[in-house]
Amino acid sequence: MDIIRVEGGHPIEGRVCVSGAKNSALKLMAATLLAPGKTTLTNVPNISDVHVMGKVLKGMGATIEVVDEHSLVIDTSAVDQWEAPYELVAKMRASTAVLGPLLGRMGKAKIAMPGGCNLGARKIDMHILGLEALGVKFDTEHGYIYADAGEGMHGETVTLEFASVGATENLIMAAVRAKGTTVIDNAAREPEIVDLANMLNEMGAQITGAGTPVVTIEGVSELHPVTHRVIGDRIEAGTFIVAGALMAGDAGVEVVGFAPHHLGMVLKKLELMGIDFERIEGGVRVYRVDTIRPVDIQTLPFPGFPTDMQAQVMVLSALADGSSVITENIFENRFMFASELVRMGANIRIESHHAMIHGVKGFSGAQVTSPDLRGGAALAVAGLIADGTTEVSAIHHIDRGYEHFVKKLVELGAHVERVTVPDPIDD
Ligand SMILES: CC(=O)N[C@H]1[C@@H](OP(=O)(O)OP(=O)(O)OC[C@H]2O[C@@H](n3ccc(=O)[nH]c3=O)[C@H](O)[C@@H]2O)O[C@H](CO)[C@@H](O)[C@@H]1O
Ligand SMILES: C=C(OP(=O)(O)O)C(=O)O
Repeated sequence: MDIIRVEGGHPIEGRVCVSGAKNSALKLMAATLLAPGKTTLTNVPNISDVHVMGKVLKGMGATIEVVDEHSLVIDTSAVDQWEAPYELVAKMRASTAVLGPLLGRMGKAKIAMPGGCNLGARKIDMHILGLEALGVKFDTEHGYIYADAGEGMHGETVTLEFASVGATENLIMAAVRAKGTTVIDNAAREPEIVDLANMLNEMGAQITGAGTPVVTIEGVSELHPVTHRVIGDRIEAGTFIVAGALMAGDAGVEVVGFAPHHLGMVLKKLELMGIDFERIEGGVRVYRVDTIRPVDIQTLPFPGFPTDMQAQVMVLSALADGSSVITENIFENRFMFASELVRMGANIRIESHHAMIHGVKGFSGAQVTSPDLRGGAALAVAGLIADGTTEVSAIHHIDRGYEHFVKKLVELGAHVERVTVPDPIDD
């Protein structure tokens, strides 16, 4: 098995360019189903989740040409299947993003029910309720959801109970091919939704209001393929900014390739914590912090503090000069990371969806396990400042969403390596 080994205490310096956003690229790949022909996506991150989405699309009859490491030509001309099988949905929940596009393209879909994951139950009832309002009939049998749009979908006003990112995306991707006008009220406002709407509009869709709580979609009869660049990954950027705040040398660390306004609330909270950074072309330069001020944080839909940055910022809170509370409002089980950080010396008590964090003077390197994608990356970042060596296992979680994570850290001067070690349970 592969682990990431981090030798703590070495300053990092220089510039890191983040990759395209996982949470955008996966949805854009699904959306290519709506435009028969060859869509080119650039700035696609080379991560395992993108490979899984590629397999989902190929299973439907698409072909994918890898032009270079970050550019894919996805040809959906010959798509004639409408199933997302269990093996792939179980590997990657974002596979459910093909539901809306399949309904738009084929009028039907068969999707393995995603079930829960290590973050929580992650239901898709809001996706289903919204699509039912557009006229889609649903059935579930043998662990699969069958969706049928019959003679076609019709526009409707859909009010989401919660500003769900996935439900907003599936509804937009179905509604672009519905007859008439769909209005999504209480829509998610994440930058990835805007990226998706931008690409669909380039394809000929008529979507207005993306990035606001009310998105209006006028259905169109066809969409055409385009070339589109995926936005930079704000969460990868945030992860490296935290690393810089902990370990930057005198010249700071430049994190570029993303739009700082996509990380507005994170930067605001970091500022309150005493982290010093400045805007530079295409990103920020962050400096090492001497004393971290304790600041309470709660995760919320955009423009609130993103759940995907909760673990990384908890690393800072755990070293703050005082106590703070982090409240997780999106996923009921996203604190597993905290118990691993405790193994490195952090003082964190979890009560329901609150983490009570009492700052400690430092971490001590330890063997820890990635509980999930962001938690795994955060443990490696904690290892940068820890005393001694930290070994992070279960790094397949990190591979899902961070391209060349170790290489990027090494290029900044960190003492980090990816090594293959014998699996301790094998003789
Ligand atoms: C609002 C929010 O922060 N969404 C995050 C969520 O998106 P993702 O699209 O995965 O999740 P949603 O935004 O849909 O879900 C947010 C919450 O609503 C619940 N829910 C959702 C849909 C539904 O039909 N029924 C239901 O109960 C989920 O279980 C979860 O507790 O995870 C992604 C990966 O970490 C993040 O990039 C997104 O920023
Ligand atoms: C948990 C994440 O992704 P996913 O929704 O694919 O599980 C994430 O991006 O942090």
